[in-house]
Amino acid sequence: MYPAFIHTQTTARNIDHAAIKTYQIPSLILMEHAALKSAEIIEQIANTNQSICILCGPGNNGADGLAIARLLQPKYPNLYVVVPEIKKMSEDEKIQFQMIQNLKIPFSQNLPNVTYDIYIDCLFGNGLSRDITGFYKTMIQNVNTSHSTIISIDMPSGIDSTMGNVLGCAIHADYTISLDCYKQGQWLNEGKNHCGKLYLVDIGIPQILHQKCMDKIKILNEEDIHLPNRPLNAHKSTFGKALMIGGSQNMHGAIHMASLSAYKSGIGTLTLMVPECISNVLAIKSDFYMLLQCADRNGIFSSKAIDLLKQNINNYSIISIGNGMQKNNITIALVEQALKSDKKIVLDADALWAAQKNIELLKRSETTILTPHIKKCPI
Ligand SMILES: NC(=O)C1=CN([C@@H]2O[C@H](COP(=O)(O)OP(=O)(O)OC[C@H]3O[C@@H](n4cnc5c(N)ncnc54)[C@H](O)[C@@H]3O)[C@@H](O)[C@H]2O)[C@@H](O)CC1
Ligand SMILES: [K+]
Repeated sequence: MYPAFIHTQTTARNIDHAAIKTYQIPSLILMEHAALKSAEIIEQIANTNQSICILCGPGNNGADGLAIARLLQPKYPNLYVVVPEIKKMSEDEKIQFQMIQNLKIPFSQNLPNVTYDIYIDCLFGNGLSRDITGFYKTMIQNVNTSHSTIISIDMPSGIDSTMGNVLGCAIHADYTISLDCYKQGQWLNEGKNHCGKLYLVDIGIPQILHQKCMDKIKILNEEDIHLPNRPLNAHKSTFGKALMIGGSQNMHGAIHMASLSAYKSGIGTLTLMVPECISNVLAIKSDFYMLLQCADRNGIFSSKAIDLLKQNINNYSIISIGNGMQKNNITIALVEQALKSDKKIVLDADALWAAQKNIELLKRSETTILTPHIKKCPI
């Protein structure tokens, strides 16, 4: 399977440049791969009797659009190209534009009055650098209100490819075909809402360029997950002992749901350390975990939790902490204790808040997994 990396705007651009400069793969070859792969996907989405309008901006995203038009033309008789800025084109786009003219593919600088069944959005890709205004803004607004199918190439135009913010206005795509790698902005903030169904295509950039990047994020696929074999003569202690610390009055759901993940992943034994005030409700909810109850105070762990953890911690091989705990001094003390231990640790929810009180403790030799969502741990 093609390895799926997520990069920021700068890293994705540097990778493109390195492919061209260091590996001497001509930009037009990468573009042809991009266009061929994109055309293949478009052909799965669009019937040949549907009308297609391809919107081409002033950079290489626009050049992709022109190459796609050239490849689709033989199959789609009702194909039209819009190139708003004929005098301001990247070098590659000029070459692609010449071919469009040679093939007599119809084009204009303005959006035609008729509505097309499909719009291919190649206005801006990874090179968007400021708010969209003027005629590009009007064009995007018209296409968004057309009720037609919109397919964006690389990025929905108007979405910042690093943070996913809308710059001025943005295409609301039904499909986005990401070239070479995913862009971080497809996954964050408004970006996620604007991409529609996301595809990733290989355009022939050497994989080593992704692997060498320091700031890469990789989406795991089945080949990356190495689950150990479960021998037939195994018993519950073969598969690790987990302790999950969390919960508070009216907040028993989070730790219960987290326990389902541990159970599904195949943990040998599972114990939930919770304040007494929620232990009855948890005991009724599940048969697959044991409970280590701790005296509570005002609905949260009392200070006795610190000694309780000290006495019990060595019975476990992995500890998760944080679900539904709330932000208080006991949470900070328990997180510190867990991080100072030699156990594998998963920090979630309020434990992430507690961990940043003493960030040095995160420098540990054992595995530490942080599971933030964007509001708990903004980038
Ligand atoms: N060799 C390469 O580098 C490849 C690039 N590819 C395509 O090229 C794209 C990146 O190309 P570019 O770097 O030329 O970037 P874009 O094509 O995304 O746009 C850059 C151009 O848009 C202008 N611009 C930026 N923001 C604007 C705004 N708000 N309003 C008006 N004009 C604005 C810039 O001045 C520049 O002229 C990728 O997204 C991808 O589609 C692919 O063809 C694959 C190969
Ligand atoms: K685009």
